Amino acid sequence: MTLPYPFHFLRVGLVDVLDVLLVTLLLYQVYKLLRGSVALNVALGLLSVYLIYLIVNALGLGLLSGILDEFVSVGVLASIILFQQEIRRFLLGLGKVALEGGGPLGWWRRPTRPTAAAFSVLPYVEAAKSLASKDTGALICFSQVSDLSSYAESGDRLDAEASKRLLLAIFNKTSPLHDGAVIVTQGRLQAARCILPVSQNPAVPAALGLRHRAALGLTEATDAIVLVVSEETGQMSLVRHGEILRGLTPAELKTRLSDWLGQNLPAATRPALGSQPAARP
Ligand SMILES: Nc1ncnc2c1ncn2[C@@H]1O[C@H](COP(=O)(O)OP(=O)(O)OP(=O)(O)O)[C@@H](O)[C@H]1O
Repeated sequence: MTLPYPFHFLRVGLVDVLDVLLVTLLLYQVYKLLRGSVALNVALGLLSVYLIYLIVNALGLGLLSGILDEFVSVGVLASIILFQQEIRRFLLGLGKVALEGGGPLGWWRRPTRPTAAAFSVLPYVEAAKSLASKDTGALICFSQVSDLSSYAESGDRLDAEASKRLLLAIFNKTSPLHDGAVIVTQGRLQAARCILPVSQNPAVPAALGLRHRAALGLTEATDAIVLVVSEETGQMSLVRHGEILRGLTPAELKTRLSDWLGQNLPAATRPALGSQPAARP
């Protein structure tokens, strides 16, 4: 079916309009995934090469076209290797849509079931407040839908009930467990001393060291929420989706953490992940 007003020589059909809309949507989602990372520059580089290839092809420049053809044909494989993390996040988002209506394509559906267990954030907030007042660093990761067990396995298994005292004991500078991250699953301390992937995002301020980069890195690869206490400044921060909210007060920390874990709203009205903007690093 075609529209009544064709654009000169172009016959534009409803299917074409739908096609363009879907491609625009796809490109926007890809942009959202890559925004703020080196991968965006790489993607733009690849896109430029592809556009040049199309132009060269149209002009019939045989030799150059042949060279670029070789480049483009290995481009798909190269992209999969280069964009491993982003593809992972994209598929994770699609999986969330299928499971609960959340994720990057899930704005048309509300989550129908809660993903986070209803546990109290108080021990974490109280411990963070106390650690911050003593300039003691901490890194606490709350798992959501993504499976963090591979990261938990890099540390020491705990499977303990969360309490302020236990968290203070773990992150005490003299504790053999203080180095690395604690992973929390369903409100229980699953493991301590865990090693997280470090963010390679060039936009991360140089003032942020490895602890904060590790928090950003984990949230770039998964949907985990990470609480960071800076040893250097005593600042408390929350991180998710590769974005960080720094310098939170205990009250702000409690509200944000509860919100992000989906605990402040009834299950049927909980926001989908990503619906609340967080500051860029
Ligand atoms: N990849 C990682 N995974 C888990 N924890 C890490 C990782 N890298 C660093 N850390 C933790 O961060 C600590 C080092 O923090 P560093 O001082 O470099 O970071 P920072 O972001 O400047 O934090 P702070 O503001 O607390 O000083 C390490 O002792 C370790 O406990």
